[in-house]
Amino acid sequence: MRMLLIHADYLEYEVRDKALKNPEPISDEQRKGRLDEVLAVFISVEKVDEANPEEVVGKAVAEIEDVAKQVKAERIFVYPFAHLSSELAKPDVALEVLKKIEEKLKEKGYEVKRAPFGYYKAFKLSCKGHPLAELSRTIVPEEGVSK
Ligand SMILES: C[C@@H](O)[C@H](N)C(=O)N[C@H]1[C@@H](O)[C@H](n2cnc3c(N)ncnc32)O[C@@H]1CO
Repeated sequence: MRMLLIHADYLEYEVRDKALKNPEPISDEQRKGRLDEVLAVFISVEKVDEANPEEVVGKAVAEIEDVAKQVKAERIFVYPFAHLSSELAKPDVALEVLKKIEEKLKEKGYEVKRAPFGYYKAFKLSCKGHPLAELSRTIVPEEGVSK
């Protein structure tokens, strides 16, 4: 999994066309979204993650929470982003991983939005520009460790 983490004044998106034949079904209210004072996390779920999705979810949540605490962000935007890797996981695995990350961050008390999966989206992002405002993380399951 590859993550780009941007501490931002705001992130807003608007759904445009389908980018997959079967994108995630969404309500009208999910066609647009915005969070202010947010840690935006752009995530590419990778093929290697298919070996142990639960493990990479746990590691991703830990990394995201670590950065959120450092930048004092209480809101997190989970944003599916297929452009951080050339070895993407299958869409059904990727969507489940992203939903689990959203769920676990909410359980930890963060205000969380997740941008819709499987669409082209217009977005606006206002990066704060401080030294920790732009970070990236790479997460992989342990080699051959089967639970
Ligand atoms: C396109 C661009 O504007 C938009 N931002 C976009 O990337 N759309 C992606 C993700 O929402 C999702 N998607 C599919 N596979 C994956 C994956 N392995 N990891 C993350 N997202 C995925 O499916 C879309 C097409 O790849």
